[in-house]
Amino acid sequence: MIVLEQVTRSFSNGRGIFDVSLQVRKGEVFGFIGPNGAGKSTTIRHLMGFMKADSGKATICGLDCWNDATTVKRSVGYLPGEIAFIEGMTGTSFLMMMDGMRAIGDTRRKSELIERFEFNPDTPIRKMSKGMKQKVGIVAAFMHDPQVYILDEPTSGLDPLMQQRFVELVLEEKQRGKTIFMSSHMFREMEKTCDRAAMIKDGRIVIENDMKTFQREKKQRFHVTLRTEEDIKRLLSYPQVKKLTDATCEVCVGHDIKSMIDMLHGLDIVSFHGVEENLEELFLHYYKRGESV
Ligand SMILES: Nc1ncnc2c1ncn2[C@@H]1O[C@H](COP(=O)(O)OP(=O)(O)OP(=O)(O)O)[C@@H](O)[C@H]1O
Repeated sequence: MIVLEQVTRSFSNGRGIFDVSLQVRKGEVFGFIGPNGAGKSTTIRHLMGFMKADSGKATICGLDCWNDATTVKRSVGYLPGEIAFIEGMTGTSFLMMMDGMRAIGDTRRKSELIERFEFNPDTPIRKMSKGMKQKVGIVAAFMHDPQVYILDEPTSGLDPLMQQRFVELVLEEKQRGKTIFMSSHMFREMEKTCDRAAMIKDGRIVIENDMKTFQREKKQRFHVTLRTEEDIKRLLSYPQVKKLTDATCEVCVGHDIKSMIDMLHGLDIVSFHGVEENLEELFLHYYKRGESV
């Protein structure tokens, strides 16, 4: 459905995106992760036909994102990272303008979405909070019931309840066979929604995998509280162990549980519990290392 083939675009300052290739299949939710300035929005601008690649090709449903940009823009549900609203508009007038551009008569879905995200669309946009503007953007992206969504930081500015509503909406759309590509810094929502994810760093894809593989890569960590200082010292002599408080250490052993049991042998343990690494921590290793795979 969404294909990027070796897309390269370098800016005069040497930044940009280089050799970016990925494919999102029909019915899949694909997460696009990366630190600030990594190239997420630049990649998305190529998909939406706002930018022409120096080399390589981007297509959506077989349409060339640059040559067929008008059709792509009309048919894709697009949420930009920063929405450019026209001065003096209300949410209602903005959404009506979007309806008009797409020649949509049936406005039931729009009303349902406004209800779901609980905001008053008659408010002038200049008086809206960041979160309210984001809700207007989400309604605009979803209201024409497109087959493909391209979402740049969709939950930015939303409170936790609205983030949850957004996750539910994405899962419903996935259930309906829609294809979704979204960039995000919110690892929790990615974990809940995405089938696969790629990470971009310095303009290059450094890793791409299905979510299950990422889940399996998560390291096991354990918090161990010990009774004596001597035992703490003994445990801290292992490189996999770091001190959390005077009496508690964290043991990080990957999946090698046996080595941890060996380390703990003979120690006077007060408490012991497992802490699962979250996706954010997993990706932080890649943020730091940026290893190619
Ligand atoms: N038009 C431009 N001219 C020059 N440099 C640009 C231009 N657009 C983007 N860049 C640079 O390209 C790099 C990638 O930017 P991009 O906006 O794609 O990053 P991002 O991953 O979306 O970051 P963020 O998470 O901060 O939004 C950055 O270093 C940015 O400064």
